[in-house]
Amino acid sequence: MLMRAKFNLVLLLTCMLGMAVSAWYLHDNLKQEMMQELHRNAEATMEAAIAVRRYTSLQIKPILDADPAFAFRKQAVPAFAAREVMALFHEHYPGQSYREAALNPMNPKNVAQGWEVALIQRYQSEHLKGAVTELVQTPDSSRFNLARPIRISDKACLYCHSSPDRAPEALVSLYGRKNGFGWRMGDIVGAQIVSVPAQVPMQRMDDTFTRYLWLLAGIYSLLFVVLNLLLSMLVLKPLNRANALLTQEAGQDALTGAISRRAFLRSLDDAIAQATFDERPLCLVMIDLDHFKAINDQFGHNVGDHVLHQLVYTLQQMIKQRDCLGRLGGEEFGLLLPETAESGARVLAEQLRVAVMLGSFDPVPRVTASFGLAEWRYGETASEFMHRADISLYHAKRNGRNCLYVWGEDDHMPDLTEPAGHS
Ligand SMILES: Nc1nc2c(ncn2[C@@H]2O[C@H](COP(=O)(O)OP(=O)(O)OP(=O)(O)O)[C@@H](O)[C@H]2O)c(=O)[nH]1
Repeated sequence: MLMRAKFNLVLLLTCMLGMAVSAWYLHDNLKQEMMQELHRNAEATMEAAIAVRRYTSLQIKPILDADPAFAFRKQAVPAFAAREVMALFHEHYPGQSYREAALNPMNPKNVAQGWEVALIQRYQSEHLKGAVTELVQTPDSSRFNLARPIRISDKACLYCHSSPDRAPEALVSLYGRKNGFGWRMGDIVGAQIVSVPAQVPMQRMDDTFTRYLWLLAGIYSLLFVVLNLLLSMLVLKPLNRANALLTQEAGQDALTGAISRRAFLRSLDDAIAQATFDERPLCLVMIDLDHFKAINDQFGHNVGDHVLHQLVYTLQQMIKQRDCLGRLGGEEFGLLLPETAESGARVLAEQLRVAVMLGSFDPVPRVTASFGLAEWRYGETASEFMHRADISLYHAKRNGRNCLYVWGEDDHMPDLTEPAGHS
């Protein structure tokens, strides 16, 4: 039992550690995959916006610029074109957005808000060149943002953004003279920002993670059960059998700790030889639990075993070292009392009976035993002696159990014509 408990404790700790490491590894991988997926989505949107920008600047703007009739058209501004096209595109992908946020834009729609301002200022102060990504989680929503700096690298930009005096009249009359000027080559004036919703991928990740955790828990539980079965079948049962065999060989009953029937019969022969030699008295008490079958039936075999073990413990507390208690079979025990005459054995047997009756055999509320006593008669064989003690026990049972019967108490006892043999 102790071995199984230790094994299970180590197994449980190993399983828990295995679960924790697997869960951490899995969560980390799933999160990385989700971030990569979000990044790919955002990047595709960003590339689409850049493509629109380039198309406008390379193919639309030159046509319009060549025709004075068109003067300034906002539709030919790459940033405007990108924003408008992406707005149409995002009608089919609600929640996604593309913005060209600037600290000092001409078009008020492009004014940077809240965290966009902080981002652009970071670009400016840290001179960041590449893309910046972040997963923003609030109680209401989760978003993945991809941003790239807008740096003035084309002199053509300054045509509109250096000063109101140089800018096309149509542009100034559309947006006014106040905002969107003073830009210089190399300035970071804003950021292109793609924002994609992350709730769905995150929910998907959580679902997958939960499913995998259940699967892992199932696998570990199965492992737990299978290893326990294997432990029982391949280790504990053979070990217990070997133990029982060893203790039996050693002359001890494995369950109760009393000596075995074979060893008891050997002791009986020795005791008779000694009593013959010494001409000293010798008594034998047969002890049998009352209604033990009912205890097994009501409380189960394990409790029955416990009662047997407890009975032997109770008896052994009260007998002398030279006395010999043996389990003769089932719930029947023999107690050999060397150098003890009937009068002394009677007192001891009665004390043992009361001790059993008052003893604690939890969870069984009350346990009693019947006692049969016989004193050895000079010249009597072991089997004749045992047979008389057995008959005394039989009378104790017949007299209502939980009592002691001493050989010879009853005048109507049967004659001992055929003593039972023993090996
Ligand atoms: N738990 C347990 N039960 C055992 C063991 N050996 C024998 N038994 C049981 O002991 C019971 C003995 O039943 P019976 O011979 O009818 O005796 P009883 O019920 O005590 O009745 P009386 O002796 O007449 O009072 C049987 O049910 C056996 O299965 C054992 O090692 N452990």
